Amino acid sequence: MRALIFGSTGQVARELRRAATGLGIEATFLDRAAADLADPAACAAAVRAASADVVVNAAAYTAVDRAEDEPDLATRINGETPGAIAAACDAKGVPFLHVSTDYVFDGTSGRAWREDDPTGPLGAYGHSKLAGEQAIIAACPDHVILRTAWVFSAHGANFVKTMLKVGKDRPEMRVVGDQEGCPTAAADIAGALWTIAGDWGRGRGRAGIFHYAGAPATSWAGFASAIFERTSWPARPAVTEIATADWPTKAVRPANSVLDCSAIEAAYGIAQPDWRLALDEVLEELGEASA
Ligand SMILES: NC(=O)C1=CN([C@@H]2O[C@H](COP(=O)(O)OP(=O)(O)OC[C@H]3O[C@@H](n4cnc5c(N)ncnc54)[C@H](OP(=O)(O)O)[C@@H]3O)[C@@H](O)[C@H]2O)C=CC1
Ligand SMILES: Cc1cn([C@H]2C[C@H](O)[C@@H](COP(=O)(O)OP(=O)(O)O[C@H]3O[C@@H](C)C(=O)[C@@H](O)[C@H]3O)O2)c(=O)[nH]c1=O
Ligand SMILES: [Mg+2]
Repeated sequence: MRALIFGSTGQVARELRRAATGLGIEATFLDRAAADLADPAACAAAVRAASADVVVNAAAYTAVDRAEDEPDLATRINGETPGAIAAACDAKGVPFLHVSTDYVFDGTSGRAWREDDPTGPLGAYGHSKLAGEQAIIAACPDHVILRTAWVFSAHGANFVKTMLKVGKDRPEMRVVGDQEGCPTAAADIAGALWTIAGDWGRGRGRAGIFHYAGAPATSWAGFASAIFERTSWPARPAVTEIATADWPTKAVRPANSVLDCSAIEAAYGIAQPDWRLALDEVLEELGEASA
């Protein structure tokens, strides 16, 4: 199978690359220099120029707070360009796999979010990602939109790496305990994407939005505690749960962004991964794991 991937340096793109070789996938990764997502026409042209059996978009504007200051750029990258890529895929008859976010929801549900629940993003990043979903659905029927959440890996910027960096010499970490969600390893997302791509290659693709995120659900404070308790540090910081109001941020984040992941299991046989197992591996890779 030949795959064209938008993204090269990001968390998910790196894990897609790491897994591709073992699966016998011939994958071409486009970094920012090869395809700038701020340029929809250039990205569509990259699809037209390629010979691929599947196109995957693993790049995005992911700076949640900064997006509040540059919503137009975020919307071009996350909203407009995915639609242009999808239209180019449709013209070639190639399926398009895209990654979206739990931040398309407003966080007010009393249960885990299902794919067809009403969206209601609270910030510019979530708005831009929702625009991307809508543009893809309009342009290319052969699409899969994988909504995931709270992504971590040994590379790039993520909550795990922030906690390790900031928590190293502190006796106490204050972390919000009233935002609930699903940490997800980039490696698990890559595995799910390659499984989905393989099914499309065998004519067994199922189009639609699918939720895919780690279990069990937790809060950012719970996630932080799990990170620190796995380190080999002689002195680990105590995690103090605080309220969202006590950690002011530019963008508002959903209080409940827990994703119901049963549809992807029914359609593709992809089970929800346990993020704690992946966290062990990431800490091992970072040289921070306890023996
Ligand atoms: N990170 C998270 O917690 C979550 C992410 N997602 C979604 O998952 C997907 C993958 O995210 P993740 O792997 O974490 O991404 P990262 O934040 O790790 O990396 C973002 C990637 O996008 C690239 N990028 C940003 N702007 C452009 C541009 N204008 N042109 C080309 N490339 C660009 C970056 O390239 P460069 O290195 O050049 O800046 C980088 O490779 C995204 O769709 C994201 O919205 C969903 C839920 C949670
Ligand atoms: C560093 C830190 C953050 N926090 C809070 C702030 C915020 O509410 C929460 C998480 O902060 P972060 O900025 O790391 O996470 P954030 O950038 O909001 O992460 C999001 O990124 C985008 C791309 C997504 O799609 C989402 O799924 C989600 O992963 O933790 C603390 O309470 N204490 C701390 O020391
Ligand atoms: Mg962030």
